Amino acid sequence: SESSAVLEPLFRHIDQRQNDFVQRLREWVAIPSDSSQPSLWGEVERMLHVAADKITAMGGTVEFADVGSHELPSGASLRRPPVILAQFEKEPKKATLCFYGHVDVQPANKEDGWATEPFNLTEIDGNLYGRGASDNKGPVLAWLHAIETYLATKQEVPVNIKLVLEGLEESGSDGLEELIQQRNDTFFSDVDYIVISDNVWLSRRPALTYGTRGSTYFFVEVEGPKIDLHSGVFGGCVQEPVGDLIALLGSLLDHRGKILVPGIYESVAPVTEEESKSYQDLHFDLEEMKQEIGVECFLQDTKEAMLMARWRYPSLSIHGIEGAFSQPGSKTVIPRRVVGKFSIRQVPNMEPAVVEKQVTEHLHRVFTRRRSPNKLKVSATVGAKAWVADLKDPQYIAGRRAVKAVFGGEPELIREGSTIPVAHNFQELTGKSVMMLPIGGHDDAEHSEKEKISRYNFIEGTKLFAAYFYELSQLQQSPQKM
Ligand SMILES: NCC(=O)N[C@@H](Cc1c[nH]cn1)C(=O)O
Ligand SMILES: [Zn+2]
Ligand SMILES: [Zn+2]
Repeated sequence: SESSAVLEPLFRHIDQRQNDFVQRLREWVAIPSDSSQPSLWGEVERMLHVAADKITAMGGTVEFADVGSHELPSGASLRRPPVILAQFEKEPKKATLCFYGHVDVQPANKEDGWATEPFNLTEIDGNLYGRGASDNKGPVLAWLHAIETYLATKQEVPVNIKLVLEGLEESGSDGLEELIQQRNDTFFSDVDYIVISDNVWLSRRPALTYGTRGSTYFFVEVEGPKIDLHSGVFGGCVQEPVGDLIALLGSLLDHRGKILVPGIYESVAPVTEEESKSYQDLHFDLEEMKQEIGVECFLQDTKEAMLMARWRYPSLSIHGIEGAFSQPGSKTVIPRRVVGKFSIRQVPNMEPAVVEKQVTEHLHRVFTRRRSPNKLKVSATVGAKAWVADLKDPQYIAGRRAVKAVFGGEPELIREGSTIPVAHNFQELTGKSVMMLPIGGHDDAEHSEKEKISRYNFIEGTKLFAAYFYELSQLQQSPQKM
C-alpha cells in the first residue's frame, strides 16, 4: 500500500539508527536540567541550547523567546529560561503540526534510592533508566529523530513542523501562557494541530490521551522564634512551628484520601452513564500495579473507581516540609521556621483561583483555632487548569491510524492524572486542536527514583511519530477513512 511504501524505509532507518538515538538520549539525560530551584536554571539553559543546536543542525530555525523574570525571595529578579520556538521550512499546501515538549526535569539524587546514577542513562534488561528518560527528554528526542529520519531517507516531511520546547514545565510553566497570548497571531497563526507527548500509556497497549488534571501547588509557612532552639531548654515552653504545621497539614485529608477543605468538591461534574461505561474496556490491572509500586491495597477496590480517582476527581498530596530536621541521626532541635508543601490536582470545571481561596481560608481557620503565637503565611503557584479534548477531533483519527501502522492494533483512549499546564492554555488561547500522543510505558515511574523508558517504547515511539506525520498529511485527502 501507499502507506507501507512511505513508512517501511523510515522504520528500517529507525531500527538501523537505534543505538545512535539511545546514545543521544544518554547525552541529554547527562545534563541535570532540574528546574525546581532558580539557582539550578543554568543547567536548564544549557539543555535548551543543546536542543536548539540539534534543531539548527537539522535545518530548523530557532528563536529563544523571553518569558519574563522570576522574583527571588531577596527581591532581586532572575530571567527565566527562555522558550524555544522553532520551525522548519514551510510549504503552504501542507498542514502545520506544532509539537510541544519540555527539557527540564524533576530533582534527582542518588541518595533518594536510585539503583543507578540518575543522570547517567543506564540500560538494564531493555530499560533505559535515568531522570528525564521518559519525562520528557526521550519523547522530545523521538520527535526530533522522526524528523531526522525523513531527512536522512530523503523523503519530504509530509507536514510543516513547528516546535515549542520549554525548560520550566516541572515547576509550572511560568510565563508560557503569556508567550502564547503574545504569539497567537504570529507563530501560532498558521498552526493546524498541536501535539504533546508528555505522559504514559495506561497498560502495555498504546494510547491516545484526551484529558489531564490541573494543579495548584501550595506553600504553608509557619514561623516562630527567631533562632532554632534546644528542645531540652525550650521544649514545653514555646509553641513549636512544626507542631502547628503538622496540625495544618493533618486537617487537609481524611484517612481515605478525601479532601476536607470545605467546598472543594462543589464544581466536580457528576459521572454520566456514558462515562461510566468508558472505563470497562480499559486494561488496568490493580494487582499488577500493587506489585509494581509495592503496596498492599489501594484506597479504591475496582479498576473503574481507581481510574476515576486518578482522572476525574481532585486529589491532594503532601510533598514535604522544608526546614524540618530530615537528615539521618538524631538532632534535638526545635526548628524556627518550616514550610509545608502540598498540591491539589484539579478536574474540569474547577477554577484554580477558587481552590486557592478555599484552601487559604481553611488553613487560616484551623490556625486561628489553635491560638498559636506563630506567624502563618499561605501562598500558591502553578494554578494550572484541567484539559479535556474532543475525541472527534481529526487528530485522533490520524493518531489511531499511526498506532495501527506501528503496533498493529487500536489505541486505548485514556485520560491522565498528572498535569501539563500548557495543554489547557493551548486549547483555550489558540483555539487549535490539541492531542496527546504518549510513548512512555505504564511502568516508567516518572518523578520517582526508578524513572526509565524502555528501548522498545523509545524506538517504536519514534516510528509512531514518523507515521503520525504521514497520517496527518493524509487527513486532508481522506478525512473519514478509518
Ligand atoms: N509529565 C508532566 C508532569 O509531570 N507535570 C508536572 C507539572 C506540575 C504540576 N505541578 C507542578 N508541576 C506534574 O507534576 O504533573
Ligand atoms: Zn513532563
Ligand atoms: Zn514531570
